[in-house]
Amino acid sequence: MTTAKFHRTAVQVSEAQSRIAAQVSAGRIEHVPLADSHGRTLAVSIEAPHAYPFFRRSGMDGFAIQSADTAAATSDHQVWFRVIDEIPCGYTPEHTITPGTAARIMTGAQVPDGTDAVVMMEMTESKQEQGEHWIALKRQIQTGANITPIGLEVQVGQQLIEAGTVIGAGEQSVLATFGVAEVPVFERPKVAIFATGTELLEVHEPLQPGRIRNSNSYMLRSLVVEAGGEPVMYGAIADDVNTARAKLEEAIRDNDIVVTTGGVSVGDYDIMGELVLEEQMQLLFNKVTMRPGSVTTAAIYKDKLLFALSGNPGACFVGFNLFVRPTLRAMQADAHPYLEEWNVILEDGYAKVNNFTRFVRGRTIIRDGRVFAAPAASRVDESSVMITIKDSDCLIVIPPEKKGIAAGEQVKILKLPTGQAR
Ligand SMILES: Nc1nc2c(c(=O)[nH]1)N[C@H]1C(S)=C(S)[C@@H](COP(=O)(O)OP(=O)(O)OC[C@H]3O[C@@H](n4cnc5c(N)ncnc54)[C@H](O)[C@@H]3O)O[C@H]1N2
Ligand code: MOO
Ligand SMILES: [Mg+2]
Repeated sequence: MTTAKFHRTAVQVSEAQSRIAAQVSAGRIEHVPLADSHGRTLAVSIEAPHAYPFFRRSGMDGFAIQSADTAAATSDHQVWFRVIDEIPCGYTPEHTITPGTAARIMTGAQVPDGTDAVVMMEMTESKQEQGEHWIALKRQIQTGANITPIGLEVQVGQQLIEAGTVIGAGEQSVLATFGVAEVPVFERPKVAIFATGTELLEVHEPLQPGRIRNSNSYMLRSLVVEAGGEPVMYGAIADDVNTARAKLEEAIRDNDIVVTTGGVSVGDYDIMGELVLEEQMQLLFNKVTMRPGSVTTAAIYKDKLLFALSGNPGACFVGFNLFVRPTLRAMQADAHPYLEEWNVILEDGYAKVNNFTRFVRGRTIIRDGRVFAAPAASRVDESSVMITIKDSDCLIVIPPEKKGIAAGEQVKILKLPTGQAR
């Protein structure tokens, strides 16, 4: 055991974040079928290869006419048109419309040349005479009525979606509309997850005295998915530095980053804390002025990032959200990789203070159009508490200089993602 393990230099959260950011660059690009692109991050900006709509489109079921023909139409004076064509969706018109003629047309069909208006079915009267179809109108029709012009939504060459956008329903429609069948996206970073702790049992194992089940690996797995990463589970290892070194070797070889949980404090068996001090490691930090998660550690090993998060579930959760999540987002070129900051009103007073910034797991409440945040548990917000993670949708930021914060005061929160895979 080295003395360096005890004497750590604490850095501010923002400093720790910049040290990590300096090591991160956007990952490789791959092409995925459109149907598989939900939640992925677009890697190349997409421009419109054609205008949209691509042809003059009817907005109604009715008749395409020349509006000038209706100049004399009034409730007392019908104007008659001979119907010379019928245009369902998906067909191109066969005839040019001339004065006194009209074409039956359906919603979404291409408007024929020669016309400048579509009149709704319901506004017309219809008759058959000697095998010919005629319609009459009793009112004037404006030029352009019910015709969607070419390029109303999008002009050719216009930027449609910027690189770095996360693909959702709206983006899927755009990509489909413009024929992007294979979408260029950033590869999901492969994230190795392993837990350290001789006390850890597999989820299926029965409880034993002094032991607990490994919950952090599964929590981290979910967080990785949510951040757009691909989790790779390496299970749990006993508190042995040689085992940890071997596991790390394997994990770093086959993945883009490695996240571990446990063993980063100063206990006799805190092996990750020791491992990151070894010569082959480039330590970025091993103490941060925050709680929970003050022992959060990051290092570079073989050009890849290693995050050694605390074993305490609350600290592990906060450490991931402040440091690992932004890394995974930045690796997918997200322009806003950090958690969103909101200013809200504190629901219940928060009395506990200490010399580090505290990130209290909390939940937001919307009342009378205002946003409040309440600590997720009224009793404890200890680093070791697991049960409140599921009740949190934000981290309430309690600055160290404050002597507690009273209910009704403004506080900053960091909004947590809402749980679905991005
Ligand atoms: N003398 C000191 N003791 C401690 C300090 C300190 O500065 N000086 N820091 C405290 C703080 S703060 C924290 S946080 C913890 C950090 O502990 P470690 O990161 O070293 O984690 P472990 O010792 O391995 O475990 C802590 C706790 O978490 C449980 N655990 C571990 N892994 C998992 C898992 N995968 N799933 C669920 N729970 C897990 C473990 O059983 C322990 O109860 O240290 C303080 N001590
Ligand atoms: O690392 Mo600890 O979580 O500050 O309580
Ligand atoms: Mg420990």
